[in-house]
Amino acid sequence: MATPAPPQPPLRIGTRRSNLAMVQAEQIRNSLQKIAPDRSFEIEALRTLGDKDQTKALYNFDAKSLWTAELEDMLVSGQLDLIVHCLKDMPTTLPDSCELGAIPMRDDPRDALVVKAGLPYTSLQTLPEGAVVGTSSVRRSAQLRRLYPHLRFANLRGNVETRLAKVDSAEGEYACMVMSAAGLQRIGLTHRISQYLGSKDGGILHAVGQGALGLEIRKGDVKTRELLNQLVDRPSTLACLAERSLMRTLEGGCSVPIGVETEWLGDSKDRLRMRAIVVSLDGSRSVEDVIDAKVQTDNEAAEFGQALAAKLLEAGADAILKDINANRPAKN
Ligand SMILES: NCc1[nH]cc(CCC(=O)O)c1CC(=O)O
Repeated sequence: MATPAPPQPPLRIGTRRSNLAMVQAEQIRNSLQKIAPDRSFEIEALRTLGDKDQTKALYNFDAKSLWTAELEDMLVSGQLDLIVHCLKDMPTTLPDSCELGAIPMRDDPRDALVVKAGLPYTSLQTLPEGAVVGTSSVRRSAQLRRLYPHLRFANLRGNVETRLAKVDSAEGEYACMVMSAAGLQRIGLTHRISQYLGSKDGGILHAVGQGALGLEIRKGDVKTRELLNQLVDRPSTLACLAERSLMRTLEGGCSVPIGVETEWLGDSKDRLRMRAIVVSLDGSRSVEDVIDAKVQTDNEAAEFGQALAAKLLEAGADAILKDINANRPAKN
């Protein structure tokens, strides 16, 4: 009689300690459990630096490690085997000892408008003169300032539930807020979305990687990578790799207003179109361009992103980015 294989240790999944992060980690755990029914999985939720400090504006943090550094330390030391991130919170360059193990099927990448409970407005266009839009994202406020000069903008930080409570509060100054559609949908708040803000509908270009999850593993952890391979969605992966390559080439980081939109074209959906914008902080200057090409491999996706970045730089994104970096407040 063959001796049974020794039981495998549980696969340990790390994530941030927010409702959204937990929902995302549980979704990945459930998918992995179907793929590997005999394996056990554990979720470890960690409070990260970015969750603890809700007062500083986002650009005052060292953007590279805000959400990810502590979890990555645990990954490298073997306390975790996998980190479930929002891809858009992952720096475009990962630590040497970590790698992007998979990008699963992306959810709705668009931004969405949520109006204060009880107010009758259903779109940015119909908000009254001077109405305050809550967002701490310069990408969102800068693009929206250009399109809707009648609106005002104010910082709004915190996790999804906190932001929503601040907007709905009777004493609050906000008439509405802008958040990612995917984030709202994942925690059951789709009914609060008044308007989807894709660029074809009077909206804006979304963040690089928005709506997608990034599954991070230890570099060279072949077993976990093989398991995750079954969660990979190739069209989402190629589009997100192209977006991340654009951002890496522009050296944007999450604090610079870079917006993108990607779309698969043609009967066989093998041509990628990517539109991107770089905006000055006040929205007064911007550079926007679009390219399309056949994209089938990770390398082609990276080159595609670089090509669009080069076009933007040539058209003046360089000067805008320099200005933003020069005017950045000192870290404290
Ligand atoms: N910047 C924080 C953040 N990171 C990921 C999401 C939502 C999930 C996603 O868009 O992938 C959010 C909230 C938001 O920006 O509205």
